[in-house]
Amino acid sequence: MKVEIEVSNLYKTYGEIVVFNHYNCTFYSQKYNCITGPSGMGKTTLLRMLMGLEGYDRGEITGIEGKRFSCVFQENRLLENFTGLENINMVLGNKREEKEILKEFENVGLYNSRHLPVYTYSGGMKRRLAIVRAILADYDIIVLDEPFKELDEKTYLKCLDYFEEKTKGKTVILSTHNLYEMERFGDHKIDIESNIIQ
Ligand SMILES: Nc1ncnc2c1ncn2[C@@H]1O[C@H](COP(=O)(O)OP(=O)(O)OP(=O)(O)O)[C@@H](O)[C@H]1O
Repeated sequence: MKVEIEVSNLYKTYGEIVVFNHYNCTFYSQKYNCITGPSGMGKTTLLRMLMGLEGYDRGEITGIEGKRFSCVFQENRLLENFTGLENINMVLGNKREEKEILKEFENVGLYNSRHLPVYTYSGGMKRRLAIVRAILADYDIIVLDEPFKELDEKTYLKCLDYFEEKTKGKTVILSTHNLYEMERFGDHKIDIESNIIQ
């Protein structure tokens, strides 16, 4: 497997809290890299550091320079007063054809809601919109922080199929607590607890 990102000897604190202490891990190219571990251990912090959104105290992260990241954040980060379609168009500009975008809305069951403002969407609809937005963007690495929570069983399984179809062969970094997702998208599994040397 080809290495995409290497995290070495990472030390990260928030005030008195030591989140990472000499932490090491590797992310592989064109694979599903699945991050797991108990709540509050630092999964989101690690993802944010990989994307350059968060600094760290010491250590090194190589392989992120000049890469384009696309992301599904835990909190969706959608513009609530704009429609689903507008949310996508604002991020993509004119890079994708309308037909292609509408196909994606159909794929995730949002076609009939495409002209409704996002504040009228349910939690699960917002998640699906955030996933579509991330998938349609141009990226080298796609990062997803627990993207499938809040979905009902049927929608969940449909979304997993859709996600797999769209991301197979790409470099994917997925944070999840879900055992099924870990198995299905765990070409490489990273247990955030296992490599912390106190
Ligand atoms: N901006 C911040 N300021 C202070 N402390 C923070 C900040 N962000 C995260 N932390 C702390 O860092 C630790 C790791 O948080 P993080 O959100 O990365 O965990 P997580 O593994 O993603 O949790 P979850 O699975 O619940 O999303 C926690 O103790 C958290 O309180």
